[in-house]
Amino acid sequence: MRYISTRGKAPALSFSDVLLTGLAEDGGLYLPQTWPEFSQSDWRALRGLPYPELAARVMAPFTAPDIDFETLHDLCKKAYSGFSHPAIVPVTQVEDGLFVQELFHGPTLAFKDMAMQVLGQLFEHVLTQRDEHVTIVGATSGDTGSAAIEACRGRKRLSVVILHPKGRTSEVQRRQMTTVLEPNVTNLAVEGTFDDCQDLVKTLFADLSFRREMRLSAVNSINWARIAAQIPYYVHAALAFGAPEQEVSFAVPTGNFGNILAAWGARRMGLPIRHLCVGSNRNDILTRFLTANDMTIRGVTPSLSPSMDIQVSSNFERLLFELLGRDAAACASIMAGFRSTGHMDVPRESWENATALFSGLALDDSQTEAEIRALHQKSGYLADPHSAIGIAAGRRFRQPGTPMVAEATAHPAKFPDAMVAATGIHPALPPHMADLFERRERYQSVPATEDAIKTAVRTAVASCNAV
Ligand SMILES: Cc1ncc(COP(=O)(O)O)c(C=O)c1O
Ligand SMILES: N[C@@H](CCOP(=O)(O)O)C(=O)O
Repeated sequence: MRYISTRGKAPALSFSDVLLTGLAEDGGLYLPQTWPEFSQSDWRALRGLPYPELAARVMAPFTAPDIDFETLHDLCKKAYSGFSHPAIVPVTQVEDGLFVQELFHGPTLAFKDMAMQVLGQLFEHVLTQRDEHVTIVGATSGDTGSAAIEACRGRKRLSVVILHPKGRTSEVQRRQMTTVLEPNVTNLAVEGTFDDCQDLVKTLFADLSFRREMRLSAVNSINWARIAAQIPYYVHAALAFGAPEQEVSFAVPTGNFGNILAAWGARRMGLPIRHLCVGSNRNDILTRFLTANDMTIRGVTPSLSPSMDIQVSSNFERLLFELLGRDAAACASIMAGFRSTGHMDVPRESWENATALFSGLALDDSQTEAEIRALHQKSGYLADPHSAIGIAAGRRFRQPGTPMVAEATAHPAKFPDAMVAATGIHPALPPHMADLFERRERYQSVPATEDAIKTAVRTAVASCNAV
């Protein structure tokens, strides 16, 4: 499989090169040159497979020819060996026609582990083959950071530098990152928002000489491999409900648009997905886009679902490119306009095509809290604030005859304050994290400037090399 940039000015690359490159050199995001399509019998052949094998079979067309199926299957088996639930991604019913797929049974208790554990294995495999080292620079609003750190800690061929917005994650989320003391891990608490962190990461990638000198690589969902590894769980859920004969809809709490883009990818591969529902918090740019073609940045406001406190949703660019009929020049021009004005001018026809498949629902904090409480009272299900938003969106848009699967993206124990306020319940951390609040933390506070981050990255790489 070859990959092309959404902005059309970067070289086409193989899977392994896309994995190590992350963001395309023209600032665009990589997508498959042609989408693999599975036939009805291909989907049927996946029914009942153990999750690691299903994941490898779904991802194999994306990694070929660089990584053969047997190797990929081995890497997936290792990736999912540390998950605490035997089904990896169990599905439970919460109401008539409304189901929840839990994606938080990995080591850091959020859906990010689903892809990040695979990425850790893929990086190790490709870097060992090439005898290379890379520096991963990532931005997090709370969950990507710990998942990336967990997947990369102690790996000799990787240094990892994670930028989080200072004071804007939950304490559990921060401690999950800052208590990892391995020398190849650096945490930066940036005085700004997640959007500032993500923008700084992209600025570092745009400086091609710095990027090459530091051998920068990405683990955010700007890296195509993240999306590829998020497609299989949609397949798993759809097959459980009778795909390919039966259509299924999904509701996804959304921030950077990576998770729901993977669902779109599964549909593009032929999975019968009827409807995709975006759940937003008060940072509702995606819901405003879907309801009124209003993609205008209004600033990031802290909410009960901090991981979704995002206004610039990176992966929307991938959908935009597809909605524009893969017109890279048009995509580059719209993205340049968005960067300079804070408003994205999406052509009406593309917007209408998006709304034929996607719907959006936004919940403010009091609605989120009420959703957590009511759901718990009625069904006994304890959803974290992010998952609760997805469940509310699923309920709003479910249609008779089509199962609606809401993605539960984080364990409630990551957000104890919100859970206590909504239900009076303080969900316990699992045993491997029971002493999280006694562990020593290490992080640096930095201003949200390019110079400060570059200096921190240089120091991190130098100190890692010195070990
Ligand atoms: C718990 C949780 N839910 C939802 C999201 C939103 O996912 P995405 O950014 O892929 O849209 C995130 C962060 O990305 C998250 O950490
Ligand atoms: N919500 C994310 C933000 C980064 O998203 P990503 O999918 O691009 O890594 C987080 O928790 O960090």
